[in-house]
Amino acid sequence: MSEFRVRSIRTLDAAFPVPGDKSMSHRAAMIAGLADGVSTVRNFLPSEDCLNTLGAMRACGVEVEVLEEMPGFGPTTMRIHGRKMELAAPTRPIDCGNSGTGMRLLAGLFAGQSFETELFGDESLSGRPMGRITDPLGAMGAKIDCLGEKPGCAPLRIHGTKLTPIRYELPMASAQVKSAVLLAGMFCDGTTTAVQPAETRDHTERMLESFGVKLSTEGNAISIEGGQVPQARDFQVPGDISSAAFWVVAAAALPGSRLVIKNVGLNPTRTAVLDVIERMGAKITRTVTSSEAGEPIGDVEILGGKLKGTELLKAEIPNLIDEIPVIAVAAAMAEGKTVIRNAKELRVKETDRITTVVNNLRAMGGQVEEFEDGMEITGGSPLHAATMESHGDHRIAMAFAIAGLFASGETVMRNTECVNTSYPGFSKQLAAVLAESKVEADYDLPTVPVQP
Ligand SMILES: O=C(O)C1=C[C@@H](OP(=O)(O)O)[C@@H](O)[C@H](O)C1
Ligand SMILES: C=C(OP(=O)(O)O)C(=O)O
Repeated sequence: MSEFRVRSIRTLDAAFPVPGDKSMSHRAAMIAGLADGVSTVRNFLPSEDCLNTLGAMRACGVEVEVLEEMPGFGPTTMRIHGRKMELAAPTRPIDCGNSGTGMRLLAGLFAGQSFETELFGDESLSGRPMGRITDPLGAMGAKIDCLGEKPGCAPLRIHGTKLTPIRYELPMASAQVKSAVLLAGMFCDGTTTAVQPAETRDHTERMLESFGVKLSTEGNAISIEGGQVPQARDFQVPGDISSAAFWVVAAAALPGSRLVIKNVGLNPTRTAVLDVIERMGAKITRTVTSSEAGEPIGDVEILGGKLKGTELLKAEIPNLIDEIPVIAVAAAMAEGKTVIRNAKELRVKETDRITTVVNNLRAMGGQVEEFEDGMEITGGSPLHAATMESHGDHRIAMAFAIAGLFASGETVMRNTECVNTSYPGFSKQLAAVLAESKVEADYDLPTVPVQP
């Protein structure tokens, strides 16, 4: 079992990129796999979640030629030979690992096939609610059995069939549910509409459009006409803003720090974390340098400062849902109160992220009150080191490794293999940050240069 050992640093002065965006890499594997022609995808995220989705597409006959790899992890540049919407029946159940995105989007894609598919995942994924996708896909005519011990949970047996289009009002703001409905809609005759109660990340829409698929948007209603075939194209996946967020907080909370994250995705449905950290007092500059597959890419510079508490807005929550654990860590470093409400979705992520964040913050001396839909953090008092469990949740492991950079003593985060589900190379980067900074460490750290 691997662990992180972290000590406080005074400042962070670094410039590096983060690996490719997880949400976009899942969609790249699926949409390029469905397309007519060969797509070259660069900077694909070789994390376990995305490799499982790529494996699912391969299991359906999609040929993948690997051109470049991240050593020790997996492919980053590849040529994906699309099957022009004609997937082959997989010969065995498909492993989605730890990934809610993988399982829910693939369920949308498989619902309209002429064959049966079984999707399974690890213990965490087998406890997450799947009714949110079996409801709309069922309304479209798909028969999906939830075979898990827990009602409404994976494994999923999907009896693919010819689907009927629907207009579906999502009961929660979820890009995964929206995407599952839209992907299923590609295999219907007629118009399928997903209506979201609030704006969520729009990578599915942007990527489909960049592959030549027409969608229409009216307010929060997104519609797709079935029968369209995505046209293959080459593109680069931007760096993942959710991975960048860990370093953004590290620099923001340490006055005198300067950090530049290069080539990161700056899609406005994903950047609320920057708005919040800016509101808390860090100076942040975003420079859009290019766009790829309809997604803005650029550099972000963060100058650290004395942070102050803030209130997260209801509309911001879906935009920064995965960053809340590390925002909570920033809040513990900020003078005054930070209020996080309307975030009940956190309870059905890889762990119950309200309880795991509250417990870990308290273990480090943070003052925090737990609510059913969030928490209130009273920051500003010093954090001390603690030995903590990730509970197999990548965001918890990384958020509290960052907290260790601010705490007195040596923080130990246990069970950290899970970081590979979204951020291959995080531990190397953490070691590099510790080695390159003015670290008050009295132990040896591996000397790994900060990536240029
Ligand atoms: O569509 C996506 O790629 C994702 C959507 C979000 O989940 P929900 O749709 O459940 O909010 C997010 O938490 C997840 O990490 C990735
Ligand atoms: C919740 C997450 O992912 P998923 O839902 O795909 O497991 C995450 O990456 O924080």
